[in-house]
Amino acid sequence: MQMLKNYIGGELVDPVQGHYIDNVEPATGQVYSQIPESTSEDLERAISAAEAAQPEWAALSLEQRAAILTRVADTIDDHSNELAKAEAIDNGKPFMLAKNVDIYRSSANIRFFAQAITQFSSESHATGNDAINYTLRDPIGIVGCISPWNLPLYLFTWKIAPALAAGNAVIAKPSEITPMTAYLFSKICIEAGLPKGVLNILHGTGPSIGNPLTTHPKVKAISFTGGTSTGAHISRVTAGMFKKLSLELGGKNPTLVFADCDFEDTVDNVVRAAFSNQGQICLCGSRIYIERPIYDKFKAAFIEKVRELKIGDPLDADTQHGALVSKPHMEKVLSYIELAQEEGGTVLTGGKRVSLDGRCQNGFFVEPTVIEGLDNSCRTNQEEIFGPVCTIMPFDSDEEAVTLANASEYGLASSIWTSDLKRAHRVAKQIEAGIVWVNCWLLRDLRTPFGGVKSSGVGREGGLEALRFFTETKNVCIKY
Ligand SMILES: NC(=O)C1=CN([C@@H]2O[C@H](COP(=O)(O)OP(=O)(O)OC[C@H]3O[C@@H](n4cnc5c(N)ncnc54)[C@H](O)[C@@H]3O)[C@@H](O)[C@H]2O)C=CC1
Ligand SMILES: O=C(O)/C=C/C=C(\O)C(=O)O
Repeated sequence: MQMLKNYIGGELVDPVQGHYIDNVEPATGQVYSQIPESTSEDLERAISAAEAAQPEWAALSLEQRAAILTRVADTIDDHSNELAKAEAIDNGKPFMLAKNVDIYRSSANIRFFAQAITQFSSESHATGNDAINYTLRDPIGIVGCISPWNLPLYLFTWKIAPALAAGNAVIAKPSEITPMTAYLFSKICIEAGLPKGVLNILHGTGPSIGNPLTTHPKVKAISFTGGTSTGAHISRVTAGMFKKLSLELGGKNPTLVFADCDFEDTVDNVVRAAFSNQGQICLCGSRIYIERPIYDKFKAAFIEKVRELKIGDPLDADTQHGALVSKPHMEKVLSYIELAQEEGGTVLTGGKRVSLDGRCQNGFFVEPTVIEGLDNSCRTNQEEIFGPVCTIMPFDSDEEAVTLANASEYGLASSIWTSDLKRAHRVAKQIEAGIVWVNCWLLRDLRTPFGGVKSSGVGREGGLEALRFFTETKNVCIKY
């Protein structure tokens, strides 16, 4: 059985207490590796390594730091097949999705911030004839990055890349449910020559290592992506410690389909928005509102496309819909499908666990599921399911569409499908969300601000927002 290791001070090491937890392959339900259950003792070692490494890392020129990070990105590319296969096994996502989206984006994240730091500039303010102010943006020191299981290496690198580029030392904790590519990434950092101690990776659960990491007094900023309740917990336990927090949390994202949309293109993309990665992306459009004149036509075309999604072994090249990440998560998703029916919903397609032949017969597969007939305020429409389940509902006016979309505690992303440009602008402005896509979904430009409002989080990632988050600002005022 493969035993994963922590990455501390540039070395792959066992956890101090020697405890490990099982790592399961979702497509088979079998334990296939074990990961360290790290504790505060491992954290103290990582803190010492980070403290020793950070000043020298911060003192490198921007070009030197950028060159090292670019080498790390290139090394990811050199190992892209191995990483994609590892991600498919560890997470249950289709290999092709892992390769073309997750791993591609992981090296892009690092390459992007390697370049961005060389373009990062600060401001100056002339204060009349009295003074000149200029702003310094220095590294914070040691920062913590905590990432979830749905886009494992993609979101892990999305956090550590700006943190490292800005000159910090990082202690990172990947999800214990999908630790494998972070482990492989530690080997990549060694191969690429990342200076020792600049990045430290500790494996384990929220209670064993997440909590100690977030509350450690020497960790001055935390960038977290995950569930809203975990984000709330982190806010509570760090209250009064004056840490910087960036929290990217859950979503229950509305998709607004207007009668004048480009029909075929919209159907294809609304399917993609609902079911990519088995619906396990915080940006997935799980509440689909369709303007009444095209409701029946759209419903029929949508269901037909959903039924065409090929469910299969994540390692098969033609699989479009893989396994859910874990048994508890699958059970949660299935319980929501039951709840939806109790709430009066009709399952139009899907709704069941799937048992595949061969090695995947015990895997955690759930059919892509479409439900109609529910009230907007019911739990199915209000709570984050984070799986291959969406609801469809009709609307009669722009105003009603906006009201339905905004009637949610979440406010992460949304998409609008229309050929009326004025309506697109008007509705985009009224939607309560950090991200609005018009006639597209998950079209990403890494320079744009990324994050949510309401219970979807605080702070923004991406581009300059991320570099600002991972730096401390100082204003210097010089009197003439
Ligand atoms: N990006 C998103 O919006 C995500 C949302 N979720 C939602 O959250 C639900 C629960 O999924 P989980 O895997 O349990 O997410 P989670 O929020 O527990 O996990 C995310 C990360 O936080 C860590 N963590 C957990 N407890 C912590 C603590 N007390 N202190 C510090 N770190 C801690 C985890 O180990 C993991 O690395 C999902 O069903 C889904 O609804 C889950 C993953 C990603
Ligand atoms: O940065 C992106 O492109 C996507 C981010 C997705 C998440 O944060 C998520 O699903 O949790």
